[in-house]
Amino acid sequence: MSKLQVGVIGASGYGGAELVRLLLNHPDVEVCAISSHQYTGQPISDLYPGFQNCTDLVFIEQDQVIEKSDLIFVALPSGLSEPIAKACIEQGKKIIDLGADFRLDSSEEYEKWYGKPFGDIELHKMSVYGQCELHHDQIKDAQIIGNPGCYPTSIELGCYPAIHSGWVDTDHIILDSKSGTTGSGKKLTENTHFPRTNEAFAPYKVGCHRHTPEIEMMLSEMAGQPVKVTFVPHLLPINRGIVSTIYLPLKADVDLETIHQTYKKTYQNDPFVRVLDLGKVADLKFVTYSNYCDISLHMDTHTHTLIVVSCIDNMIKGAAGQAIQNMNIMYDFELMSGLKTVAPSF
Ligand SMILES: NC(=O)C1=CN([C@@H]2O[C@H](COP(=O)(O)OP(=O)(O)OC[C@H]3O[C@@H](n4cnc5c(N)ncnc54)[C@H](OP(=O)(O)O)[C@@H]3O)[C@@H](O)[C@H]2O)C=CC1
Ligand SMILES: CC(=O)N[C@@H](CCC(=O)OP(=O)(O)O)C(=O)O
Repeated sequence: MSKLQVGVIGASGYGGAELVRLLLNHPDVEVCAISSHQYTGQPISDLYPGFQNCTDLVFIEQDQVIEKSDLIFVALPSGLSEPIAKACIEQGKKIIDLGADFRLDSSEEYEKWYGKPFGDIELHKMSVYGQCELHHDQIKDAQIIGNPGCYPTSIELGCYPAIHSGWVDTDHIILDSKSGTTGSGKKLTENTHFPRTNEAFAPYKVGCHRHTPEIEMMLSEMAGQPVKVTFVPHLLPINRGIVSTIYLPLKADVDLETIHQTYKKTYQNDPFVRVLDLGKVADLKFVTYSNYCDISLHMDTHTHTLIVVSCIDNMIKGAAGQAIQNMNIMYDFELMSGLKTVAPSF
């Protein structure tokens, strides 16, 4: 059987290069074309020498990537994907966008956080929020996927069983997340230079990060009513990974054992979500370089608050890996194809 021809637009960036790295090991696809903004004409192995002897792919123009591919992954800064999606749909191709352009349902919310409204409402009506574990059925038939953000992925998976069960006082949810520096992409910034981030640790965009509306959209869907959250991200002086510590005040008289059983049951058919045994604490170490999300559950009996720790690799489950998982669902490939890596233990 011929392999699915896939292209990556923005393959010179961290998310795009991570996609190429993982897709080269996927048994059902061939990476046929990649693009970059500044490196057109150069081999990807010039920019990232790890690709030497692994692929001869050369960056070409993004329009050519669309022409050559059946499925196009887009890994560009937010705000650039609508015209690409339009071209893909007109040419009968599917698209998975790693940026934020197709994540939100509401044009007003998108404008509030990203500075402009939706340009083509019809494209947004066609798109599906690609949270693989929670939107599996919609993803199967989608032509446009808005791949979730990295922080929202860890938070939504950590919250779903408790909120969906109706146990949580959804007026007082606190989300405390920490991310490695690859989360900010490869472009140099004042705050992500090595001497600035190394041996440092601080929150940023306190209470005003653009992932807030995405998280609220999904938590509202889970609760069946509008949910607002307090979300504070922090920058960790490491390359990869997100730890989200989630504080869910409980309104119901439910014990930790029951909550744990519900989490286990909810994710029993989702191999990438691992609900740890009670007493264990989720740790970045055991998810980095993998597509797993590890979740541990804890009860603060003093305040009757469920504390959920949810860990992912931001580049994989939070970006490229989830995008591939979306592709696997859309094309009925084996769910774990291309994503079977185990996290290194040391
Ligand atoms: N890093 C992460 O952990 C995550 C990232 N994402 C999202 O994925 C997308 C890509 O992020 P990431 O890979 O980190 O970003 P990078 O900054 O590492 O890469 C950005 C890519 O976009 C290209 N690009 C930049 N500006 C333009 C432009 N004006 N026109 C065309 N191409 C352009 C760059 O090309 P060139 O190199 O040639 O300049 C590069 O290929 C973003 O939307 C991001 O929000 C989502 C989840 C997690
Ligand atoms: C550590 C870090 O800087 N993380 C990024 C979020 C990661 C990301 O790429 O989010 P989007 O896909 O929504 O842009 C940030 O806070 O802007």
